[in-house]
This record gives sequence, structure tokens and C-alpha cells, in this order.
Amino acid sequence: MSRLFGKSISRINNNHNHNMETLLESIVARKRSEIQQKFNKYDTDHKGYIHIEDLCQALADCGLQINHRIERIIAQVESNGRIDMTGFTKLMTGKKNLVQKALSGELAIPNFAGFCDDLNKIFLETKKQNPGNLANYIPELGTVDPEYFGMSLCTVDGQAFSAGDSRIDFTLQSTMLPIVYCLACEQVGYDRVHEFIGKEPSGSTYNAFVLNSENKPHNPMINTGGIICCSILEPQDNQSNRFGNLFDFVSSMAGDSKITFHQRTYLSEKEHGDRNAALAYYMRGAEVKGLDGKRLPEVLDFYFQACSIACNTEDLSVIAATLAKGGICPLTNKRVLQTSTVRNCLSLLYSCGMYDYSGQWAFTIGLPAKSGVSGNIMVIIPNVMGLALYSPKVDKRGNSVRGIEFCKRLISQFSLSIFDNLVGGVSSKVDPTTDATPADNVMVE
Ligand SMILES: NC(=O)CC[C@H](N)C(=O)O
Repeated sequence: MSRLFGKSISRINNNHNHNMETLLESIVARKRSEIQQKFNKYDTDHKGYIHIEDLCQALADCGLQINHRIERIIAQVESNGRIDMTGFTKLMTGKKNLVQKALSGELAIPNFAGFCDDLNKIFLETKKQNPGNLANYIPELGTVDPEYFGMSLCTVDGQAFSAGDSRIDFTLQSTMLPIVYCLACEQVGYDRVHEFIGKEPSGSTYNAFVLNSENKPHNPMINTGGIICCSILEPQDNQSNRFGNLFDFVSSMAGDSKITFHQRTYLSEKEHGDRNAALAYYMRGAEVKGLDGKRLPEVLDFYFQACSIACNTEDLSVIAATLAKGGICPLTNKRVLQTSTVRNCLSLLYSCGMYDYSGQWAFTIGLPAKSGVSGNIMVIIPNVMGLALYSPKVDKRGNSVRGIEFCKRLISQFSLSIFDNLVGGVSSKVDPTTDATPADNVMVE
């Protein structure tokens, strides 16, 4: 009995091994033919090799700029500006890399050109109207061209697209606050920061004289919370190092980009900074913890300097993308923040990032974001991309009017809000990460 049983088991095993081999062979054959097809697609003149220029063009079509990261990947498989089938196979089968992902349609936004076309249309539609006012309580902000309108996006894979005035620099203003908050959390720890600052929206204007029931600023994304964060950052260091460290940190979030500092806006805000000075003295009078009362003018000065760090929407979209990617900059692939810090920051941006419009923003747009009174907005689409907008005319709450309008239109067309892709949801919106509508995935019996 047991011998018979043993025999049948060995027959089953033999059959199984044979079937397994055939299956593996067919998988290998399929993979080989897929690679061959791709190779043929880029071997445009059928000479048996791909010109590097053609490969670079294919990558550019996916939204990737040829930087040193991509050059390094290509250098491993090319010779004399060409890639043959052996090199191409190595490229497509080796450890997952950006080029492989791009050619396999696996980047964050697979149909990048189509998505950007749609975004461009939304941009042009939004551009037609320009209500709101310049925030001239900081006089220098009242001098900018009110017609500026720029938009940029950067995905977690580094796919980039811009429209309009995407290279015009603007001061970050309150959009610096999440950055200062992240740096403070990394330096002194999240618990310590929140010993001094709350986690609730204030429901009041960004520069209101309000504290929560624990005598703390409501959150780090409004002026009071921002001033406290500035007080916590490297109090023992000198002013030059402290500013330098913050500046370098912003630059590393922006992909080691050459960000700037706008001296005129800084001086303008400092000269007209009575409200923020009053807020600082109000907090000192209320004995708010975390505020170094002896260094008050220095802390305020640092706050004004931070608000006058400047960049363009291209840079800001990379900063947002670094947050979308959990603290790793998609252009340099360097980790600049711990994921836990980013998680905390995004939670706060979701509930408090748009001043006293935060609740409505969360409801209509459903994404973490931060605005600055210079007319910039950065929006984070977790695990997908960062988006940056600049249009200097703001509404009465201090949020860019066209920036909000662009986001409303974007979200009405694409399922990018964090609650858009609920299992069981039926929606006509397109998911640009899969190019399908959520309704395509629903199976109702
Ligand atoms: N909302 C903002 O962007 C305000 C920042 C500005 N520097 C201020 O303190 O008033």
C-alpha cells in the first residue's frame, strides 16, 4: 500500500516538475518577447540598437529630465551612444530602476503626456479670471505683477511638468511653516514640539490673537505656532548658522535647487511687522511655553527671514513631492526627513494648512496643502506627486484665488483626493495613476 502510494506520489512529482518547467519556460518566453517588442519600438531605424537620444526622448515623454541619476543607469548598458539587445535586456530585467519603470509604464503617472494635456487645459481655463487682491499689508508683496500665474508638478518618480510663470520666484511666506515644523520635529522631537503647540485648526485668521485652552498656539501652521517653532530651532546657535541650516534644508527638499532669499520682502515685512511683533509679545505676556522671551526680537527676525525664503513653482513642487514621497526627494533620491515627521506634518496640513478655510478645503479638495500670503499653494498627493501653484491675488483669508480654483477643477476631473478611491465607490473621475475610473474596478453581485 505504502509502496503504491509512494509510486503515485513520485509520478505526481514528476508531472508537477514537468508542468513547472513548461510554465517557467512560457513565462521567460513571454518576458523575452515583451522586451524584444519594446526594443523594436525604440530601435527606430531597425539597426539592432537603440540610440541614446531616442531613449532620452522616450524618457522625456514620460516627464523625466535626464539628470545624473538617469545618466548613471544608462551608462551601465550603453556603448558609443547605443544600447544593443543584450544591454537593453539587462536594463529591463536587472534591479528595478527608473528607466525600467518608465519604459514599462510603471511610473506614478503612466500616461504622463495625456495627464499634462488635461492639466494644461485646466490651467488655461483657470487663468481666464483673476479675482482677489495682492496682500499689500506687506508692502513689497503689493508690488508684484498680479497677472503672474504658474503651476508645476513633480511626481514621486520625478516626472515633472509646468505651465505659465513657473520660473518666477516668490517668497514662501506661511508655506515655510510646515518646513520649519518638520525641521523642529527632527531637531527636538515631535513630542517636545507638541508640548508647546497644539494640533487643532484654530478656526480663526492666520494672525489672530488666540491660544487654545492649554495656553498653546492651536497648530504650527499659523503665525503664533510658526513663531514658537522659530524659537525652538537651534536656540543655542548663532543667527547666521540658524538661518543657513534652514535655507540649506529647504534647498535639499527642493532637490538641491538654487533657492533664493528676498531681501526686499524681508525688510518690508520687518518694517511693517507690528502685528507679528504684537503676537509675540502677547504670547510672552501669556507665558506661552517654548517662546524664548529673552530672545524675542531675534526669534521674530528669524520668523521674518524664514517667510522671505523664495523659490519658484518648479522648486515648490519638488518640496511637495518630497513630502508626498515620505521624506525622500524624488530628484536626488536623498532622504531629507524621517517618514514619521512627514506623516505628522501631512496630518496637520490636511486639517490646518489653509488657515480658516482648512475645513472647507479638506471637504472639497481632500488633500494636505499649505498656502502662503504671497499667493503660493503647495498641495501634496501622498505617494503620487507634489503640486505647486502661484498666483499672487489672494482672497480675504489669504489663500490664492486662482490656486484654489485650479485645485477645485483638478479634483472634479481626477480622483486624486485621498477619499476618492474608496473600495465600492462609483465615480466618473479618472484615476491618473492607473488611467481607469474607479467604477471600472467595482464588482457588484
Ligand atoms: N499667511 C501668511 O503667509 C503670513 C506670513 C506673513 N509673513 C505674516 O506673518 O504675516
